[in-house]
Amino acid sequence: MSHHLPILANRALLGSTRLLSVLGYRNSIRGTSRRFYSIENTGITQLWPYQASTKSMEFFSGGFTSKHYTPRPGEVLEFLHKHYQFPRKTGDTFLFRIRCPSCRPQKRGTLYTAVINVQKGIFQCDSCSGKGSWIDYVKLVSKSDSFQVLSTMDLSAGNKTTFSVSRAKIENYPRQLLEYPIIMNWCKTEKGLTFDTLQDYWIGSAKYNNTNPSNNAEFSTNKDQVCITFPRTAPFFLDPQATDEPTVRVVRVKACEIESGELVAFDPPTSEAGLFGYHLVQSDTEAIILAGNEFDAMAAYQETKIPATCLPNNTYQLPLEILPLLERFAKIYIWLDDDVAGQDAAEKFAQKLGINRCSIVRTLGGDLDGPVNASEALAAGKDLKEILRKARPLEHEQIIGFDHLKDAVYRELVNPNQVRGVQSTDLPGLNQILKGHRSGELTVFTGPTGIGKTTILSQISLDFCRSGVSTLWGSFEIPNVRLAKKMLQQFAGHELTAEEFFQTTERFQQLPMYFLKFFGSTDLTTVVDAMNHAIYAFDVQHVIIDNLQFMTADQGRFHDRWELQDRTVGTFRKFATERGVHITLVVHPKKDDREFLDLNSVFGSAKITQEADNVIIVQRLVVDDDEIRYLDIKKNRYDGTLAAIPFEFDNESCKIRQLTRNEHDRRAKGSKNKARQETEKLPITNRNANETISMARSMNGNMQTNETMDEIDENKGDNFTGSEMYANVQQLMVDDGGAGAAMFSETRANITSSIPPETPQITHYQEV
Ligand SMILES: Nc1ncnc2c1ncn2[C@@H]1O[C@H](COP(=O)(O)OP(=O)(O)OP(=O)(O)O)[C@@H](O)[C@H]1O
Repeated sequence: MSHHLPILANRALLGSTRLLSVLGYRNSIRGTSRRFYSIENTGITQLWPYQASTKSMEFFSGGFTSKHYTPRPGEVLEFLHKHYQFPRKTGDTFLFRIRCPSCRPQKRGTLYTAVINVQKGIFQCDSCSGKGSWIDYVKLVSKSDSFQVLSTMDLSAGNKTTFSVSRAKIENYPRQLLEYPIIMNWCKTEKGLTFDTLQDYWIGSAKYNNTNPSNNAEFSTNKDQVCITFPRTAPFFLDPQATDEPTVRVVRVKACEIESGELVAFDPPTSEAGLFGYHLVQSDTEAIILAGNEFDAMAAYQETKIPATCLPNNTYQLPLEILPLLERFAKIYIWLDDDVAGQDAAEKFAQKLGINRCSIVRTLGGDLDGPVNASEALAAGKDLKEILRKARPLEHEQIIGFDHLKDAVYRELVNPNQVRGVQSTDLPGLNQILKGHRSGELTVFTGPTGIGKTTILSQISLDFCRSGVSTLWGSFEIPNVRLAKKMLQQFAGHELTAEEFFQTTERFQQLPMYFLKFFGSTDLTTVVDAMNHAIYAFDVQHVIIDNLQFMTADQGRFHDRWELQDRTVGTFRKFATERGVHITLVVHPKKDDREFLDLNSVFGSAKITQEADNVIIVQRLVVDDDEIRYLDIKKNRYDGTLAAIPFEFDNESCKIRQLTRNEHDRRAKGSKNKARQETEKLPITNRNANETISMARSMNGNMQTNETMDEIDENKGDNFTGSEMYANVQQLMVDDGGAGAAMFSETRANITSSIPPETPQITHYQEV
């Protein structure tokens, strides 16, 4: 039986009045209720996974795996060993005997009844005839169903899952486009897109409110803006019994305001399993292009005539719910931006979709500069067919050809800014010191109890997440609900009222932010399995573990606690490198009487700070009744710049704000004057004096002021007055150019020596 999807926007049918009629578009609307049924043996089984079987349950619980997916080299054996499965060799290099993950509990006597292919991960049991994919095996052995990862949607209440307006209105959007010739002209002149292409993709126009979570600017939520609309479509089955061919209909609309290019809204806000341009796929379509955004997809389609779709959200994420729609294609061209982030994402997606059927398109094709994506290439008059023809498959991880390596090194050389990573919006000082948030790194974050580690990390992670960094929180100390509440307050900029809640969560839930359900002491293997799952399912790029002590509490006896922590850090280090994610690990400090902490204050052995790429310490400088807090970057493997960022806390938004140099100096001086006036006669004991000196030493880090310290010790004797004490510390700072500047002395030297000549010299992190 031959089945196919009708091409709804068929040009021959539409003729000259095509936009007004959009016949197919109307034809696709056959009802409002959604029903799923088995379509096995219909020839489109691969297309539509909603089957009334256990598979469909797997699908809905977020466990869908492409049959094209193959584990990374070495992944299977590593997993088997990690889970104590003790695989046994067979005569075949790639086949190992294992205990069946499903029938073993029932049949105790029959061990090693199954075989597993360590290249593909597929397994089969001789005893129960059970078989499955690699992901099935992982789930059965690691019981991964028990670690559900919560998303921002799960933590928000009252999600809208239906369109904000009637379906009839949604269907009318393409007609409304005619009322805004300005949009059509813009697409033609700015993007080089023809009217036919817009029509083929059912491009429309409508008014929407801005719900973009990435938009940091204050925006009006009441003012409707005219937007261009990009529908996401999916196959739809009306009646399981009917012999009707399935049709395609709109399941979600993305609306953008064209002038600023900012995303405006998704309708409905919750994710739906649909793809832009999916209605262009016919039953005999073998290949599809997966582009970065709608304009790239339309440009690629217009020039190559191959159906092209794009990533469903505004982030480098390929959600599981859309994988089934891509299952049927023998060939997938992944055509993302030809820059560091785009090519990293393309390689990860190829892995997820199955490397054997994916080819990666490189728009630059080795050129120094030029268009980086399909849309830019079209505007620049490039031959898109030729660019597509040069697409190459992802090479095997362990046998990378020099060509590939050369391209990657070259890309990094000519784009140093891209290698720096994602920039922070809230804390520009972080960009100046650490240069950016990069994948594959391990950051250790520490500070005294209650100083605000979780609060600051919540803000920083939210900041990067708003820039599209998919984030996974493992909060082992405070419950997810409390963390999400704090995050919502930071997101909104103030504590929410009940009335504001729904409007804010509508935007908040569009963020790629996920939370592990674990709490308190949790086995490392279980956590790593969950992290692996989150990377596969949500393309997670940043994992935060808060904190190491809570996660490993009560595991291991007293003497091997440190060993356990070392092993945990070693595992996270390896994980970050191998899986290309950034891990931020919160570690409590040792009991330390000193006011200022340094690398030696981090709990555990030196291995923790050795393994880390970055070490950040939240410091508190107490001066009389005032205090200044700092984010003190004590290690930076990227370029060695070390410095501290003074900040103040805003109760209203629950966020920190970086102090400017003047603000910092004023506060420090204010305290100094106050100290002079109020504590002139106050005796300070030796202990305090030594503490303060050691604080100043640790502030100086490199101990170049030893002599000065000795002088202070010698000259001042046993009793200092408060003001003298303060003045001495201040003197150390003033020597280096102003209050607090001693702390940055090391920084300045490093910055000047490490910044490449073409980069503007930064003499102080606050001066930019
Ligand atoms: N810079 C700050 N100034 C004043 N209060 C703050 C600051 N940062 C956070 N807080 C508040 O202090 C409390 C504790 O913060 P938080 O839980 O983030 O600290 P922590 O260092 O993670 O704690 P712990 O050591 O217990 O893990 C919270 O109520 C938070 O709102």
